[in-house]
Amino acid sequence: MKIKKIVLHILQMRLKAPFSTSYGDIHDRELLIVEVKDDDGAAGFGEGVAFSIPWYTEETVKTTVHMIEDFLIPILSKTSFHHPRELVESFRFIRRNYMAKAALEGAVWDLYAKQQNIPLSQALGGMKKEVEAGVSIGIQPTIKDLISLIEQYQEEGYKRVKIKIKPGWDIEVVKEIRKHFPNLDLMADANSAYTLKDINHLKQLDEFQLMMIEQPLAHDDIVDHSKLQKELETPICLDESICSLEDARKAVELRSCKIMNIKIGRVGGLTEAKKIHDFCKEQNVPVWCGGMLESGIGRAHNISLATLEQFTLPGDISSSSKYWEEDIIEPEISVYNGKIALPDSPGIGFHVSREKLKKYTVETKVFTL
Ligand SMILES: O=C(O)CCC(=O)C1=CC=C[C@@H](O)[C@@H]1C(=O)O
Ligand SMILES: [Mg+2]
Repeated sequence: MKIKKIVLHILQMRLKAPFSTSYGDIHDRELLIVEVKDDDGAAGFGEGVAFSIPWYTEETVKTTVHMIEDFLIPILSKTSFHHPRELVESFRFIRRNYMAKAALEGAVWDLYAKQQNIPLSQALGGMKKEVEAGVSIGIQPTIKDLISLIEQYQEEGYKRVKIKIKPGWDIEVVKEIRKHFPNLDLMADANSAYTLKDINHLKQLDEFQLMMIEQPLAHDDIVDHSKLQKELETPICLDESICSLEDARKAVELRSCKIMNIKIGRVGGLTEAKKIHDFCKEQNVPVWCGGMLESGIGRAHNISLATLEQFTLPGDISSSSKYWEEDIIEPEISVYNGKIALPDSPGIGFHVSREKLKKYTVETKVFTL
């Protein structure tokens, strides 16, 4: 494959409503869209999913731009390759910086699928024609607000709800939700808000039949989660702790989780994400696709990945309208009866609107290779 030109589009988009987690509130989303072009003018798109502030992982939009501009593009310009899966090896000598690698690799995957004239899902080996959608709801001002949001999302067709928890917003909240929705597929994401000192506290969640508790302990821990899982009936799902296939292997070996959340950006791209998927399939560990408050471009990548067989649980893959007044892709992503249908056009399958991309762009960087 030959990449002729790379364009980094830095966007600023306002969320419809602030998204609150145990770390704090997000009102605006700074986004990085990576566009790669070949000799024939075909374009592939990827999305950098780092936030402006390094609260989820150590990366930020600025560090991803720096990595892509100063290290990854120079490597790409000197590398000859036939398939996007070869890029993992070329990028390997750069430590971590997974979201930067994933943004560029994702754009190359999209271009590759377009050159082959096949959907990205097919290029990845996915067979599903639709994927199950789930909704992630941030911390709300009151439990009443949360209950009415869950009602609203159920009316929109979502069948699985993830809530955010933290000390002071956990047991009572789950108890109240269960009173209103005894049979709801419900899970709770703690984003590392607890420590092993909270074992007895977290055990109280066991009576509420949660599908899982996501990342209760430190963002970089695998060992303490194994201790916690021994004490909890509720399955633990790891998110932040899994940045590579090696991390996944260690977590399964230590029984630190029973479920894994795979986020393309967190693990360095689609190639590594697929490897983790294949490993989990072998090990019988169910996986689901996490979200990062992406624009439609990132979500389209997530949808394609989630067509792989072991994605047996609904992901944090919701409609464009959950976060955005308008998305930058056409058509926008929509959920019908809890499912998103896969588009059948080549690549990510959605058209990127140049007009909308421009409308939200605050900076553009162009590189000719
Ligand atoms: O994109 C989505 O809808 C999922 C949003 C979501 O739950 C998360 C996004 C980013 C960081 C976290 O707050 C959280 C997660 O940890 O999964
Ligand atoms: Mg999470």
